[in-house]
Amino acid sequence: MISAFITIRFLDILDIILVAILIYQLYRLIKGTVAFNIAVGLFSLYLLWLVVKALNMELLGSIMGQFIGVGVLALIIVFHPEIRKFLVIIGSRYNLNRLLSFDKLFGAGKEKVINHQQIASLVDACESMSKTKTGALIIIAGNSELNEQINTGELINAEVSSSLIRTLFFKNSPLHDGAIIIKGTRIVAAGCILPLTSKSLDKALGLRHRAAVGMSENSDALSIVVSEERGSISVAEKGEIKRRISKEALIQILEQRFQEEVPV
Ligand SMILES: Nc1ncnc2c1ncn2[C@@H]1O[C@H](COP(=O)(O)OP(=O)(O)OP(=O)(O)O)[C@@H](O)[C@H]1O
Repeated sequence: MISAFITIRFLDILDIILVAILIYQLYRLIKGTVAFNIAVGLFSLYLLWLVVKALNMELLGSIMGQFIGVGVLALIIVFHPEIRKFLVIIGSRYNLNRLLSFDKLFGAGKEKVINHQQIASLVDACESMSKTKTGALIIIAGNSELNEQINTGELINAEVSSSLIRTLFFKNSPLHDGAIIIKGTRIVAAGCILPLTSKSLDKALGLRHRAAVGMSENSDALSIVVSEERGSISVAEKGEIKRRISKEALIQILEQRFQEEVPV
């Protein structure tokens, strides 16, 4: 009888592991944001409600019950941006798009790739802008099309080249403000406005870095920032920023992520 009560099936363990992963991913997503404080507040309220119910405190219990009753709806409204980011992460971090071959299915083509020469041009531009302390924000699209952001800028549609990137970010260029967006081998647009992250970042980082992190939270794109103040190069991916990276590290990150795979 007792052994039947405590039987743990393989599926129960899997269930617990999946819930733990889900909670951990949610925690990573909202840590450092105001959403984290809201989540702690809501959780405390829920615990209080359980205590109130256990103590049979009718009046307080029913008032709190009204709030809890509309809880799911309230959660969706309050956490709308986080839910959106969470779904983007599920769709891109675990590469479901590639796994399920949606692209092939709908004929949208393969993942955007950049050849060795273009990665070299990109890195050369970043290195040169870093030396001259020219501020730059470069977005390299993954599977997401980024049409929303492209529409905020000027269409360019030119081959990636170091001189073009440096020209676009040259201080007197009319398009130097905002970001350039690269898809595969082409610079698609310049002067694009990106979503800003609401995460708490180092105080030394301003809007350019916030936009880089924001874009990487809202899509599977990779962002490169050259700081105008310090000349340092940073990369943001999946909402995390790696600061002050070397030229070699930048090449490695880009080649790992975007290098064309030799067909077998
Ligand atoms: N939402 C945005 N989308 C794209 N670019 C943006 C956005 N907001 C600001 N920028 C760019 O960032 C520039 C301002 O950078 P700011 O000095 O605030 O950033 P920073 O992170 O401190 O970078 P830096 O180290 O280069 O100074 C703007 O001139 C503009 O080009």
